[in-house]
Amino acid sequence: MERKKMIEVKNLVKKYGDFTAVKGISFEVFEGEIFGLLGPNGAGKSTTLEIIETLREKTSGEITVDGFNLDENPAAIKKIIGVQLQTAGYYPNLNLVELIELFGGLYNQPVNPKELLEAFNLEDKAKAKFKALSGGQKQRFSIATTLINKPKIIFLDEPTTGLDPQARRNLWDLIKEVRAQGTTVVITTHYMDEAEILCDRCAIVDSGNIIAMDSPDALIDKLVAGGFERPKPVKQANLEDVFIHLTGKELRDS
Ligand SMILES: Nc1ncnc2c1ncn2[C@@H]1O[C@H](COP(=O)(O)OP(=O)(O)OP(=O)(O)O)[C@@H](O)[C@H]1O
Repeated sequence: MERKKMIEVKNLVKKYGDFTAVKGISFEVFEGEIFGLLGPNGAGKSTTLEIIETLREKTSGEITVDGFNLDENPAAIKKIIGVQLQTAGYYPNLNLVELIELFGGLYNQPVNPKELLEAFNLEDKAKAKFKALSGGQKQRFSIATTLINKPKIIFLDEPTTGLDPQARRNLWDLIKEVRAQGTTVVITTHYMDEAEILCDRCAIVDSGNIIAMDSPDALIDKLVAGGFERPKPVKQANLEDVFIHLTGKELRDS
């Protein structure tokens, strides 16, 4: 069966003055997929996401989101996507319930703050202000807010940066849960273990070009088939396994 394309990017170019940050990239994201944009600092990942999110002007190229052309109907795209706000975007004097109600009002969507907070292990923080949350709680809350307008696609830009191993694993489960509810997820991350666990497919971006795109498994198999060998034999466990074994899987900040 033909999979539905939720995002289609064709020959996307973004110039900042004389500097070309995105050099004619093309990719597709299918419905229900977790799609990763991976690449070194400055590769052009955030620029690409922000253009698709209608937050940044492109220089050229064509983008379609759920059938809506970005140039012709950006308003329709805004309605069906969920974008993680930078933390500075939260009103400092409102508590989490009030913030969710505020967003619900802005989106003109009925929303049940208690249910949403429960789904993200934040029910105990309902009356807390955003600035009083731990790093993991802030990330969970910001992902929760992307769902308020019941989007078809959410965009997560480095959602687990700075989190401890327990909080990262918890967020992976939450992201998988969001996808299981039918939402398409586009994510950027610098953690390759995270991409390997979460992403159905990923594009590797380098200096504004896509240099590889496939499932993590296929990308690894291709490297191995080319004769790649790790310099050090792989052990049965790594230091993160030791950490989780010793400190447990429970979230520390809930
Ligand atoms: N507003 C801007 N004006 C000029 N140059 C910019 C602007 N925004 C981004 N750039 C440049 O464009 C390039 C791509 O930046 P972008 O933030 O998209 O990269 P990224 O892949 O998301 O990087 P990171 O992993 O560090 O977040 C970088 O060289 C950056 O310095």
